[in-house]
Amino acid sequence: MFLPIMQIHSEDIPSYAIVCGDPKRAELISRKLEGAQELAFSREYRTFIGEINGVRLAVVSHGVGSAGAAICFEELIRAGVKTLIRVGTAGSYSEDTPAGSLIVSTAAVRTDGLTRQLVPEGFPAVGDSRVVEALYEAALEQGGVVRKGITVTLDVFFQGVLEFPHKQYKQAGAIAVEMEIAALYVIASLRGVRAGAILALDGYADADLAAVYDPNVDVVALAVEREIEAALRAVVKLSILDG
Ligand SMILES: O=P(O)(O)O[C@H]1O[C@H](CO)[C@@H](O)[C@H]1O
Ligand SMILES: O=c1cc[nH]c(=O)[nH]1
Repeated sequence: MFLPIMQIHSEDIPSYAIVCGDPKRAELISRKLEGAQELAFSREYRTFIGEINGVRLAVVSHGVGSAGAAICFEELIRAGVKTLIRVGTAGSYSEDTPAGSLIVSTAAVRTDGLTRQLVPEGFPAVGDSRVVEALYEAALEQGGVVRKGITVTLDVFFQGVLEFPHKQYKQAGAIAVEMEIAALYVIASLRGVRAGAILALDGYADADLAAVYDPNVDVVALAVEREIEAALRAVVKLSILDG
């Protein structure tokens, strides 16, 4: 089957996939694979395949925002992907998790527009427990600050006249904010596949702390390296469990 938006053939796509927003990050991840091959670069969707410790996987960029990312998740699932792992960045809600920390998302708050058009309001966006645990274990092996918990998926990056909802979600226990995990978890549930997500924190999302925001620093680049390593190890762990 040919997937027309990502311009890939389902026969080429393995059952494990790592997804990330940035096409450059997809290339960075592909450099860690044995026999890496670029299959397509269509719109924001850049697709590589390769192997890690004998396990075949795809590495694909999904761009910024839930609507575009959903196309990537849906086409990968149509191509036969059964396990999706998002390797992203996020803004922190707590000084306990500064830039450079890693977060594993157990579930996502659905403040996005996309999932409202897919499922009813109260439907949860939850990560697969085996994928989440494999990611958390692999992230702990990388060292540094690692937390798991609820993340917020927002459509907005630059604020308008309305307040960001960060304060209320932080008070309710959320630990970070990004822009695609709710879409990933809802679509995985709808289509009967499993998904998890790991995030490198690139600064503080809270308005009070925003003055110090700068994602282009070494500590973030190093955290991205650690989350990539953790995600690849998680794929290997899951493939062993899957037999
Ligand atoms: O680093 P990525 O994976 O793109 O993730 C985060 O970064 C982008 C915003 O800068 C959004 O896509 C957000 O979810
Ligand atoms: O969506 C995002 C991604 C990274 N950092 C943020 O503050 N927000």
